[in-house]
Amino acid sequence: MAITTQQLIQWKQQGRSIVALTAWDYAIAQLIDAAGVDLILVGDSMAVVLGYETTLPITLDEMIYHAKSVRRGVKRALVVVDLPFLTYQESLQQAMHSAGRVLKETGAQAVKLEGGYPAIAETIARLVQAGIPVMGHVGLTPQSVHQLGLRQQGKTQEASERILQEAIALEQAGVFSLVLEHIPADLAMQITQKLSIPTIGIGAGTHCDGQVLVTSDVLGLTEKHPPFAKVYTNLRETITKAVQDYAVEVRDRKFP
Ligand SMILES: Nc1nc(=O)c2c([nH]1)NC[C@@H]1CN(c3ccc(C(=O)N[C@@H](CCC(=O)O)C(=O)O)cc3)CN21
Ligand SMILES: CC(C)C(=O)C(=O)O
Ligand SMILES: [Mg+2]
Repeated sequence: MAITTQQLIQWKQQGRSIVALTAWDYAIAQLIDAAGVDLILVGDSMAVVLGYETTLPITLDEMIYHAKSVRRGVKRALVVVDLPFLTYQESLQQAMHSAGRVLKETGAQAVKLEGGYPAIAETIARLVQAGIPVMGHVGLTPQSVHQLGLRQQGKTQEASERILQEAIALEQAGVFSLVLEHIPADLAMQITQKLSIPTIGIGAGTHCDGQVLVTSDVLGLTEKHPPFAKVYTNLRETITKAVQDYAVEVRDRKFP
């Protein structure tokens, strides 16, 4: 049975933790869905597997192309797609057009937008009213890397209060879930207790209603040491070894 946004909200009430990972193509999506992940995010962090330094260059067309391939691999998980940088901030019309394209063209069930400031909360409220399920994202918002850097957010009393207020505004705008990225664990706990919708943490401690990680980090595919992930397996080593073995056998005429 396919997972719904309502189900994730119920799981929070039941204290069942939500398991989320990112995906960027059919093969990865098919594997992680079959392995039992609850929510699959087609994250703009796929920039890393495409060789970019930041998430900023990713386009809406690229997100849609990858999301279509992810969607074909998923039977059970809820599929959420990041709206990339400057495909929703310009105006409500732009956000509606971008989110509408994602839902119509990819078959994904929801979109995610970064930020909790008043204009974004207003945009999200209108998307939700139009029937588009929206996930929020506060704390470190990597699309603002040139303003924020990649540092932990919410470290002062004032910053922490602002993030809490953003989270409340997003819940009121109608998000079905909220990503908390790179904020202190006690702030994440406070937000999680305050909201009725599930919080999904990344670098935000253990008190969230679920966790999300970048799949290439978890699998040990990312070149740089990943910021928040536990590296559960080292696919870089596995792939290097397999390719070297293959090369030796071809050169020694042992294969085929
Ligand atoms: N592969 C991957 N994994 C991620 O988790 C991820 C991405 N890519 N791309 C988008 C953002 C960027 N992320 C990052 C990347 C680095 C730090 C980091 O190293 N932070 C340091 C400070 C670095 C600095 O100030 O320059 C820290 O100690 O907080 C944090 C989040 C998280 N997201
Ligand atoms: C890390 C998650 C929350 C994300 O936004 C992404 O992968 O792009
Ligand atoms: Mg993202």
